[in-house]
Amino acid sequence: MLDQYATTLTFIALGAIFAYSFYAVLIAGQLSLGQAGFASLAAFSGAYLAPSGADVGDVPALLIAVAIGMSVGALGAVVLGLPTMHLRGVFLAIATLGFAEAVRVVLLNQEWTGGAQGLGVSRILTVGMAWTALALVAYWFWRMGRSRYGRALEAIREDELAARSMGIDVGRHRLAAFITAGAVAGLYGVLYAYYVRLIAPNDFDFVAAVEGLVTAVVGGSTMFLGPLLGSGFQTIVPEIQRAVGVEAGWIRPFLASLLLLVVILFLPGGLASLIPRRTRMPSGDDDTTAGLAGRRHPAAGDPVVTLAGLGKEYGGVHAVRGVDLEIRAGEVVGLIGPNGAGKTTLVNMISGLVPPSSGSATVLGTAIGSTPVHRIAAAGVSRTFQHSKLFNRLSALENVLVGAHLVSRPTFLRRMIWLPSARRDERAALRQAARCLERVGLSELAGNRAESLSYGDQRRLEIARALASDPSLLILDEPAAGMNHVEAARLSELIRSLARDGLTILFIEHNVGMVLQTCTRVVVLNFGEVIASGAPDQVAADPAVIEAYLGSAEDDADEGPLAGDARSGATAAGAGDAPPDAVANVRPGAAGTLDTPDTSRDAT
Ligand SMILES: Nc1ncnc2c1ncn2[C@@H]1O[C@H](COP(=O)(O)OP(=O)(O)OP(=O)(O)O)[C@@H](O)[C@H]1O
Repeated sequence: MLDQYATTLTFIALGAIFAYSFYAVLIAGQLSLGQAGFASLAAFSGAYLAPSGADVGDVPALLIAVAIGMSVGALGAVVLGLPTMHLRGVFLAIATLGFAEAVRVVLLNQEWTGGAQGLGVSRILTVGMAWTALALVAYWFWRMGRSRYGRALEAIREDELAARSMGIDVGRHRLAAFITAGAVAGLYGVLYAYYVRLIAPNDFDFVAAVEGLVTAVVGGSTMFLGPLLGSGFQTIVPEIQRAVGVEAGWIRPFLASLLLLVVILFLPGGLASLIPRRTRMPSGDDDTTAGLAGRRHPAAGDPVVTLAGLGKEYGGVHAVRGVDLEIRAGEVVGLIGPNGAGKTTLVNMISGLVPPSSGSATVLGTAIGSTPVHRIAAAGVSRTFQHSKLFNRLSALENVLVGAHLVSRPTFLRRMIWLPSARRDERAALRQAARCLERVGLSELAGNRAESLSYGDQRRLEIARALASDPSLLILDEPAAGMNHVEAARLSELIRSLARDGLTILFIEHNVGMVLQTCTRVVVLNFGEVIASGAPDQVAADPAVIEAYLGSAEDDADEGPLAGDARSGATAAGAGDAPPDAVANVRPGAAGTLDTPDTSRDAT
């Protein structure tokens, strides 16, 4: 019975292994078609260089060929990956397809490959061997999935910029994923060669590459079972066709294309996304931080941010100019200013996202400019974004786990051999994530996908994710945007409680009342320049600030919300907990205008 289906089963296994080579990079959001080239190089070099079965025995011959093939595939990925890893989306697909085609043409014109006639290889692979190899590959990706490395790859797929800000070295992770893809494609190439008896360079052409990609996409790139499901579907369709007596050759590609369309339109996570992902909050009240990497924070009063003449110019537009600013440990600094004043550009420079055009800046002892974002994050800077940058398809808990990347330890290799220490470290990271979720009041929603949360909850989730790295400096870009008065008041209390724990906080906010109530110091930017800096009540009464907001100091100062809030006494940090309604939710607009509270416009 099994013999009857041996060929089908072997091709399901081979197809799944090839699909895993695509899955290896899709999981990190990379679209590559170069795997056909790696498989081809591996198949020919393995079959050509390995000793024959007659000399060393069938299984050793196959194992030597596999070792050669996987090494060649991985090496090919390094050679191709180093110059192409900065490419994204379709550009990477085109570059890697070019490589695969170049390999095919070169091999087609070599004597030792047999050219278009192909190279004869003895059949050694059995269905059992094929499924053993598939089981090992699937095991690799299964154990990788929940590891720190696997989560980092998923984070890169979901939002590369946010992943960088969590301290993930995106370039290194993408290259590692690409090398894995090369090795797995190499494995496929050799196994294929030792099964089909005759390999030709055209077996690894564009169509083969697209089939591998389609199998992986249909199966799904969000769960390790995806390639297996995809390959099962792709291989079984023609069998069913044969069983019902329909011989038309177009049915399989037609159904595959149709399914691809359906998957892309209605099931972006592929067939595997139909299987629910479980994320469990850690049980027990163990509150220790054992298993997490320790952080050293600056002592209260030490300089955290030092900016000297910092400026940023965009083609003649001075977004920020000549900013001198020092932020010391323990301060809660509010950065306010009218729309377009340069606030986001300034915090983007501080967090390393945007290089300055002039001046210098040191953040937690790290000079910014050419330092990559993940290194600045590693120095202790964590942030949220003006427009939420969550990992949408991951659960709330998984989002915060990625946030704990910098303080958790690598677990992948230890997970492979089930070392108890890997489990201990994972539990520590989970506890850290659970604590941060609890701190922002989102424990109940831990298992919900980030994209399914309400706007206010998404902003709080971003804060929890930023807290998970145990930062020394927390930067919040409009954290109260989209929140109602009650939520904004709770957020204000959360920020003050974080400051009481010694965290230094820099936050941009249009809700001026909340800023005045929350901060120890307020810095006001206008047209890229600092026009005021000082205690909240001082700044609120500063004529230059009132003019920047209202357009006319004389006309509006008495009525102005800045002055009003400041004078009402519910303004300075620590001035007492005003009831939620006392938090003025005013938004400064362009000079001379004052927007009424508007929560919808920030939701974009
Ligand atoms: N990438 C960019 N390219 C060109 N100009 C930019 C870029 N980013 C910002 N600017 C310009 O720099 C100025 C400051 O923008 P920025 O977003 O920093 O202001 P902001 O104070 O954060 O504004 P808002 O409160 O509306 O978010 C604006 O004139 C903006 O158009």
